[in-house]
Amino acid sequence: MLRRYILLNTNKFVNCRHVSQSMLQSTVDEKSGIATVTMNKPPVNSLNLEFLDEINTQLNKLQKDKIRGMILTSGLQKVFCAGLDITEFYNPNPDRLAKFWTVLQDTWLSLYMASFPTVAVINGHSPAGGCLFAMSCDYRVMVGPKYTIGLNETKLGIVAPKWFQDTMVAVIGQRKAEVSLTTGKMYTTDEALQVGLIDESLPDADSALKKGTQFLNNFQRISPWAFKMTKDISRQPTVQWLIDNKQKDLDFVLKFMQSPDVQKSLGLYLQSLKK
Ligand SMILES: CCCCC/C=C\C/C=C\CC/C=C/CC(=O)SCCNC(=O)CCNC(=O)[C@H](O)C(C)(C)COP(=O)(O)OP(=O)(O)OC[C@H]1O[C@@H](n2cnc3c(N)ncnc32)[C@H](O)[C@@H]1OP(=O)(O)O
Repeated sequence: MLRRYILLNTNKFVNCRHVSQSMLQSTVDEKSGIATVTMNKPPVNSLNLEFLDEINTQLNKLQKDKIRGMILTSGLQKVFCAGLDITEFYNPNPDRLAKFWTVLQDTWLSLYMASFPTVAVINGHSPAGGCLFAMSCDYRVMVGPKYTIGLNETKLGIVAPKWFQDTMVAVIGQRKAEVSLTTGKMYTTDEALQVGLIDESLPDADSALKKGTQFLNNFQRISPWAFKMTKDISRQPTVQWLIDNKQKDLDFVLKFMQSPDVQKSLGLYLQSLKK
């Protein structure tokens, strides 16, 4: 059941409905219909099976609730999202890995094709799957200058799946994405702005949230139907491959992730992170 709360959010009191509270906090401003979804899974918002499932469930719920827009952000100090939880890949249980990857596919489809406008307020580092989530929103506002964002998979000795790559191509174009992906480039906020990976850079989280809200306010006079149809037409070429190849993509990941060479690279990378 929905309850009314006064919520302290970025030093401001706002009237909102409190929708859920766990690893994910979701609040909806009653006046604007804008939801703020805050990832809060310390230490780094890594995306494991349970967290992804919660995010996907929440996205579907917001869609049913017919919200007018969503800000996706982080409740952690310096990390937006560290990407997929690498421990899901290391010495994996094949059944769990299959569930994990399927939920990831579904969550990406829900976010990328959300019927409402979405903004990522990137208030911390955003590597790999974190960058994928940010790129899947309709607009990106990043807090600068000290955080980084990018698809760094090659640096882990793994390969960004086709749909990760296609999402980047859709944002920054083929040539820049190719260089970015092959080098596993992590961009500083300024570099990300220059290459078009983010839309705006702000010095602090409060002003970034304000900018995000301003962007969403653009849609107050636009019919939700016209917005959704336009977004569908624009994004359909990027999602179609995964829609047509979900099983093939999953089979590939199961095989790829269980190969000794990939396991060795992942083990070394995990060790380096622990250090
Ligand atoms: C031929 C055709 C091929 C087609 C290919 C098809 C399929 C390929 C198959 C699969 C592709 C798989 C794609 C994966 C995408 C990903 O998202 S992989 C994840 C990549 N993420 C990273 O590399 C981020 C690593 N983390 C960091 O850089 C930093 O942690 C940070 C985010 C910058 C934060 O730094 P900070 O100093 O604040 O924190 P710590 O580094 O001290 O970390 C704290 C704690 O958290 C653990 N940790 C960090 N990141 C992760 C993670 N992603 N997963 C799990 N755990 C993580 C870290 O180890 C620390 O742990 P502790 O020491 O035990 O406290």
